[in-house]
Amino acid sequence: MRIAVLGAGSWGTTLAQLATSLDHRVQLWSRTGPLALSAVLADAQVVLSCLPMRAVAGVIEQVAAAGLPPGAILVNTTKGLDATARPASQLWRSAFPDWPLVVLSGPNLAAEVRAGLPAATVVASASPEAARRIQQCFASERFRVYTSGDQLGVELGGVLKNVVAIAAGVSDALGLGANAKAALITRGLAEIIRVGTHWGAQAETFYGLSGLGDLLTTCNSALSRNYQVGFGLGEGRTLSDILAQLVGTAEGVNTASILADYARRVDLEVPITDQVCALLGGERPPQVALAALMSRRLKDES
Ligand SMILES: NC(=O)c1ccc[n+]([C@@H]2O[C@H](COP(=O)([O-])OP(=O)(O)OC[C@H]3O[C@@H](n4cnc5c(N)ncnc54)[C@H](O)[C@@H]3O)[C@@H](O)[C@H]2O)c1
Ligand SMILES: O=P(O)(O)OC[C@H](O)CO
Repeated sequence: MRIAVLGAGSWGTTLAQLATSLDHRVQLWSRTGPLALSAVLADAQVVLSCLPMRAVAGVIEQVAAAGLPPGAILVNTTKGLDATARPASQLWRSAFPDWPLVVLSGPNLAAEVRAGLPAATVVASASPEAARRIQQCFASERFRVYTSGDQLGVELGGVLKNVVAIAAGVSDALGLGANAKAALITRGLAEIIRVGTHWGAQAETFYGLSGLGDLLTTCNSALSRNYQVGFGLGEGRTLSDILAQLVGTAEGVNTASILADYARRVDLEVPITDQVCALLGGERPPQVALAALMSRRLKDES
């Protein structure tokens, strides 16, 4: 396949390397690289977006101006929300309604995939044919690729887990223990399902690789940038200090405030997100956020 990869950060370079090792012809575009976007897109059969959320709208405009080859499969890997709480694939869908669109998401820390450690992911699309083609394109002995028809659910699993991963980093920095971490991840999953199903995703998708799988990876690995942000907050550092030293993008920082604002407007309960927001905003220390979660009204688990 001829693959154009947009975004030469951690994930873009990793997927480009994986695709090259599978004998695809790969061209990697970045805003500072030597290749023109129009040349990279010219005969691409697959356009893989590995951009941070803040770059997506601007690059879509550039792709529209450069021209997207008819029939090229768009593959989104961005795990974020824009200011209006839309996930990245919805921006691609609005700009290119006639092109097949696939979301690729799962427990995929770039550094582990790059090192050739075994991993699995999900490719989801309204077009089963497009999902199958991308499955064939990226599957290897070390990278197992499943398909799904729930594109929204697969994307939201990857987007929403970032906020819980920040909370998990805080929990570990405070030394709260394995019981607390299990409670956080499990109630985090309940919060993700509440939000995801509100937006129309299927609940069962969140128990799969792109939901629970990615939640477990991101909440348990110091390789995760979102976890690193939370760990720093738990150590009492300021967000600006943490972000100044962070290598790469922690999408959960923006996702938390966008989600909390949205949830307030539609009266959706997101207690973990609310506390993560307060911590990110420096409004309260971690122990106060913890006390706020523990002293919520007693309720049924469902
Ligand atoms: N790194 C991972 O392990 C991983 C795994 C799966 C998904 N993701 C998701 O992929 C996305 C990208 O993550 P990453 O880790 O590669 O980020 P990164 O910070 O390592 O790289 C982002 C890249 O985008 C470029 N960029 C930034 N602003 C831009 C703009 N306005 N126009 C064009 N390019 C711009 C940067 O120069 C950089 O090359 C995120 O949404 C992330 O959640 C990351
Ligand atoms: O480093 P993070 O926190 O962006 O996590 C990377 C991936 O999303 C893990 O699947």
